[in-house]
Amino acid sequence: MSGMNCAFLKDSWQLIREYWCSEEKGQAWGLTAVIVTLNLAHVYLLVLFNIWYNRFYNALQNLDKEEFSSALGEFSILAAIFIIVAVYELYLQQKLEIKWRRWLTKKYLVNWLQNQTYYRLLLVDNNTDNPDQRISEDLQLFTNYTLRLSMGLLKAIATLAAFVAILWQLSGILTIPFGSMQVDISGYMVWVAIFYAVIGTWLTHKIGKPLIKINFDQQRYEADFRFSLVRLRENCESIAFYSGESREEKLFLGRFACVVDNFRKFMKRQKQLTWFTSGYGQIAIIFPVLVAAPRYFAKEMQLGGLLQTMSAFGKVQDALSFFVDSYPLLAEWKSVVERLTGFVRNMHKVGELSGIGAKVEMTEAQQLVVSGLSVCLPGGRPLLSNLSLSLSSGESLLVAGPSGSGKSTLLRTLAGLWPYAQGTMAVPQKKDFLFLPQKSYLPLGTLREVLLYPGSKRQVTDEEIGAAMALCKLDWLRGNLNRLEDWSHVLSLGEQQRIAFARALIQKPKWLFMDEATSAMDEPAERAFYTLLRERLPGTVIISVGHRGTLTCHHKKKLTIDGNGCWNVLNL
Ligand SMILES: Nc1ncnc2c1ncn2[C@@H]1O[C@H](COP(=O)(O)OP(=O)(O)OP(=O)(O)O)[C@@H](O)[C@H]1O
Repeated sequence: MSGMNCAFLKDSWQLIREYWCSEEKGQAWGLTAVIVTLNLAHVYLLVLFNIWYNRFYNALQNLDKEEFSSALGEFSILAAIFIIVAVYELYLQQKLEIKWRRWLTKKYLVNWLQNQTYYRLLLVDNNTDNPDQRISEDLQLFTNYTLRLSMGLLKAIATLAAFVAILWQLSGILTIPFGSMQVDISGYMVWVAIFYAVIGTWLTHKIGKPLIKINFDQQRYEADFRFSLVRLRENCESIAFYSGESREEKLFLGRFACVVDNFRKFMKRQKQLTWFTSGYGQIAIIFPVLVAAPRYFAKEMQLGGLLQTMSAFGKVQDALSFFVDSYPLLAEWKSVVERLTGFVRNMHKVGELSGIGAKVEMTEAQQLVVSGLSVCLPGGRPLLSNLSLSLSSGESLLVAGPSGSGKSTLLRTLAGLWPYAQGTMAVPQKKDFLFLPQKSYLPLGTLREVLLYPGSKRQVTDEEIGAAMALCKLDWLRGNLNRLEDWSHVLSLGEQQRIAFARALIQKPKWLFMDEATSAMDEPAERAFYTLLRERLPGTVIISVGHRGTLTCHHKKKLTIDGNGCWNVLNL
């Protein structure tokens, strides 16, 4: 397989070993040891079954009733043990899989969420598309494929070793006349089995290889099709207003056509492969008999030996086929490992990015002091140069400037989200901040959870929530605090902005950042809300971003930026 180089193997080993070196290593090693033992026991039982074949069919051939019943008794014991081993082999492997996946998922989730990595990942020019898919799907595939491949490999090696030895013993020495001489071949059936399996698997590989890419494409086309349908559901209202159904239908059908076209390729190739594998499977039934027949007819072997040979031949062939049968799985496993290592690498890269941001000091003082702050775009274009500013308790600042001048980016920088900045900032504790964007985030959950988002350490009573809702003219929703809903689809944009204001009144932040948070309200409502904020939260520092001239009278200072680095601060 191309690309299975040292660096890749090192990366995969790194991904695998973490769990076995973690705080759960006791359980991990314990389960692994039991699963390996069960796998080896499985192979050992196959060997015992193979020997049993000899005994049972010889008893049949010799019309030996006593031996026949004793062989039946042995079979019952072997079968019972085999069933127990097979059940626990699978059960414990799945148990290890889910424990490993749970550990990995938790670790990836923590890394993805900490230091706002999920947000910063968007800023890095990289190929981490769909981090959600990495965490939900790739980790599941990784744990599943790794266990299947490693246990399969172990079983294949053990089976091959055991049955090659049996087959060698059963083969005896075949003497072939060669002119006037005689050539003795030891273990000839082993050589024939290896030859047969290698030729068969090589041909399967030749015919089936294109299926790997076809399968891969199929998954991608299916995902693209599904994604376009999800986009419609998420944007159904806008599409309905635009009457964009025919454009959407064209897109859906276009994407679905790719699914169908690729599936046709899959069918065609699968058909060729089935021609071959069915023929190969049929020949495999009779081929070992033909190979063992010379010894049987020479009376060097009984019926039991013949059947034992057939079974051993099949096992050697199965074990050898494992390597090629696992080829598609190995190819998928490789791409899963590459996606996960890429994801981990980008998360590290984002961690390093935070080091190039402005120097941020967390202060106990209720003051925000910015000095010599320069903010630029990822490409280096400056948005703001050398800004110095200070704000203390009860003050308010309006940030104004043309669209695209960097107003929101300044808020991102003050919140420590934007890494492309230099200078120093002394900022109060993050827990005292509350951000109200234009379109507030309403999490899935009850209305109470939405209003208390992201969660308050202090106990908030329903009366307090109700009072804040009344002040924000949301009385009619008061009876819905326990209702579970996708509130972002139920409430209007103006109502969502009022929910955000109610959040501010309930959570009483010391620092309130508002990015066009009143854009969906009329001017009297905007005035009423700012007055309310000043009355209820007199000590809170308010920093607003907005275009409306009416906002000016609610602030004490105004920072105007032009988007090319220049700025000025006015006391109002
Ligand atoms: N992640 C990003 N990568 C690259 N450029 C970005 C990114 N986010 C924002 N920008 C660019 O930064 C500039 C400032 O954007 P910002 O959102 O801060 O403007 P704004 O002044 O708030 O605009 P508006 O008034 O329209 O909301 C814009 O040119 C925008 O395209």
